[in-house]
Amino acid sequence: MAKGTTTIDVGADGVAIITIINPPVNSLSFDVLYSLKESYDQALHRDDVKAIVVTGAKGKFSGGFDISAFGGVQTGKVDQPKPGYISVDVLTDTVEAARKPSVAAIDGLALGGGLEVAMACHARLSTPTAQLGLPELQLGIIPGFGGTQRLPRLVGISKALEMMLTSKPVKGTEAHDLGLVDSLVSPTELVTSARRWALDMVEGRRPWVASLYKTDKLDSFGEAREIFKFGRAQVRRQAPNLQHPLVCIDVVEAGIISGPRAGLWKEFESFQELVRSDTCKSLVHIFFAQRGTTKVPGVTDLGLKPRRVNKVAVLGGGLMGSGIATALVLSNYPVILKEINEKFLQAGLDRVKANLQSRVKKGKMTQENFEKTFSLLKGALDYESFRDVDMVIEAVIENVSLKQQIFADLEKYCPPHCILASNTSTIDLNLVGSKTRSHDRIIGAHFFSPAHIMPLLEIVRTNKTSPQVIVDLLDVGKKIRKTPVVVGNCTGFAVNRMFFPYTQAALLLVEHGTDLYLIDKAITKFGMPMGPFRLVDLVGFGVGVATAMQFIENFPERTYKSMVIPLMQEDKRAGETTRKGFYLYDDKRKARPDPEVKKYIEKARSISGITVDPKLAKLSEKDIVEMTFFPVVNEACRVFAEGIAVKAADLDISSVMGMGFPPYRGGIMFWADSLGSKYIYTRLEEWSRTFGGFFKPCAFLAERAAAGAPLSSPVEQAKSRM
Ligand SMILES: C[C@H](O)CC(=O)SCCNC(=O)CCNC(=O)[C@H](O)C(C)(C)COP(=O)(O)OP(=O)(O)OC[C@H]1O[C@@H](n2cnc3c(N)ncnc32)[C@H](O)[C@@H]1OP(=O)(O)O
Repeated sequence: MAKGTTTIDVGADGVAIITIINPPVNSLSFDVLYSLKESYDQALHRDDVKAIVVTGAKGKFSGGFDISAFGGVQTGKVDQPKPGYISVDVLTDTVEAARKPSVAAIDGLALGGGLEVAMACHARLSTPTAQLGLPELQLGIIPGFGGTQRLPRLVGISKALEMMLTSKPVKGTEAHDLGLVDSLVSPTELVTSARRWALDMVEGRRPWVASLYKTDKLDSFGEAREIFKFGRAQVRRQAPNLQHPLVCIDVVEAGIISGPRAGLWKEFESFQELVRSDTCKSLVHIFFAQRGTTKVPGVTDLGLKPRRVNKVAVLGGGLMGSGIATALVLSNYPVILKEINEKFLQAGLDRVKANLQSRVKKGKMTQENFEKTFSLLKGALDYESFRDVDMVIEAVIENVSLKQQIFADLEKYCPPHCILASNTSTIDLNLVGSKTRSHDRIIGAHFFSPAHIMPLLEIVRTNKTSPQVIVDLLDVGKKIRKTPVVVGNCTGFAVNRMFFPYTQAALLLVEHGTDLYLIDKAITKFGMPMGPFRLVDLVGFGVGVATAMQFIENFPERTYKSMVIPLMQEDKRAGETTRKGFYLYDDKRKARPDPEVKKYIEKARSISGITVDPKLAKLSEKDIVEMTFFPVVNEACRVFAEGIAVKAADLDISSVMGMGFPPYRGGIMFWADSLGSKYIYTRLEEWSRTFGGFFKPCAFLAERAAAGAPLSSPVEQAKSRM
């Protein structure tokens, strides 16, 4: 069956309307592209057609090339058209070179290949709110249908590079200012205006522009060279592990130097190479994995509709509570923030205010919008105003009896439909709700700090949480622009369980002789935003130790007990807040290594009776990465095998969004599979013989390695903990 099509409808005015139809976003599958060519051939041959308007069905121009076809292209399972067919034969030599003018009528979105089709037209009309962009780089590729050549000629090299390198779309209004769009029109007027515009072109009343040959927006060679130099330097600094942004600049440059047709061919060749790269495979995996987190078997396939959440209460105005309240008001939820006394309440309200004001300072929010948003927040010291809330998120300190009391109170004051959520990161939710009879509406809403910025939301369900409540929270998660991952109830859930061995491995290496700053360097070179020691400093030793206690209690057989941090704490080192941790910090929070740290490491070694292992003192960067991350893979396997995560891809998203694992490596499980279960198992087994249980591969990993099977293939009959 064809995947999408185009239709052609010729009006009495002689304008052919070609409509792209491929729900949900009118992506350009090969079927759509072949159909587009057929519709064009028809329009160009018919005598009753004077001009053409291209548009997309149901208010969306096109979301670009069909990303689900990448897999087929990569494996060679899909027959690709002949080289350059789409960008040269169809878009350049058929659409742009036609003797009949084309106008793109853009509503909703024109992204990637969608915008490239529009740019091959002779004019573009857009609604003010449509999103236009070339976000291909976020998928590890470059635009492949002429975008690298036409966009610089329409908006200038600098802006074009910015749009491509950041993958950020612009709104119709900005596109108009940039010259990417010729006129702004309301959605209801769009096609009528585009018809008129096309006929005006036929009559010579409007210019008829082939973007590929436009030169008025191009800078001089000298200026262009400077822009490319600056762009390359920026890319090398910001994304040193990535090749495709540099390829993008090379391809744009080739078009400027050798002409746009040569540029089109270079674009084609580079695209073909990049689409088969590991980076592209990983990023496409992340694209679908991110969208897959909201598809939870046995929950989202029951036909349940999310209930409306009109009002939310947040308990606790500390760092987490105020961040959560900020995220909610930013998405227009009226919020009650409850605290135990005036002083704490005021501090909580002030924190939300400061979070919002920082957006105003950064130009992300107008003063007027700030006033409106902040007015959605009300403070409370008791539960009286909780009588009509639809959801409560508790974010008080991690104290079991306190939480039990709070949930018992909530049950008394909140309406019976109200969702009772806890932001706990460690405590068993069954315990939290043990003094209530409302187990079906108790759920975890685990945010990451700062909650209004970090994109991940762990939704924790117990075996009693009702699917309806999960569906409701998934919907709120979407509305507050979080990526929700539904996980089962256990100590540390998915993210913290994976995080724990990460820092533990680093401490083990250091105590056995590896240089700590070398570890941080190797890990950041691998692509993490910071190394484990810099991270522990940032989080603070207090939090680190408290989390460690939870793990020691729950998973003693695989906890590495290091004395380094407790010894440092004795000397009032607590991380960045005390300006002294594993690094020293200046006024601007810049970190520099501290030679004194050696003394704590040596003392820890002598207490634990550890001698320096000469091999570990000279570890390669590759070994550092593997010894730090294979224990993380091991824990991720346990989380998966226990049914805490439903899909391996959910752990990929959790690692990318919760831990900062580089998305271009596809997430923890995807990366592990790229190395092979057998290899990981063998290495862990070898290390566990020398360094003990911390490295011991779990049964799931052993089974997969023995079978030569990928870690991410579904778990049969998982012992579900949900
Ligand atoms: C040769 C060319 O240069 C190469 C290209 O064009 S590469 C493609 C470039 N285009 C893109 O990168 C755009 C990717 N898409 C997006 O950013 C967003 O999906 C969007 C802004 C279009 C819509 O966002 P939103 O409304 O939040 O919906 P979202 O959940 O993301 O997508 C809706 C559905 O459309 C699918 N989808 C979106 N864009 C798609 C695409 N280009 N191809 C295939 N499927 C796509 C999603 O997978 C999702 O499917 P699901 O419902 O089964 O999970």
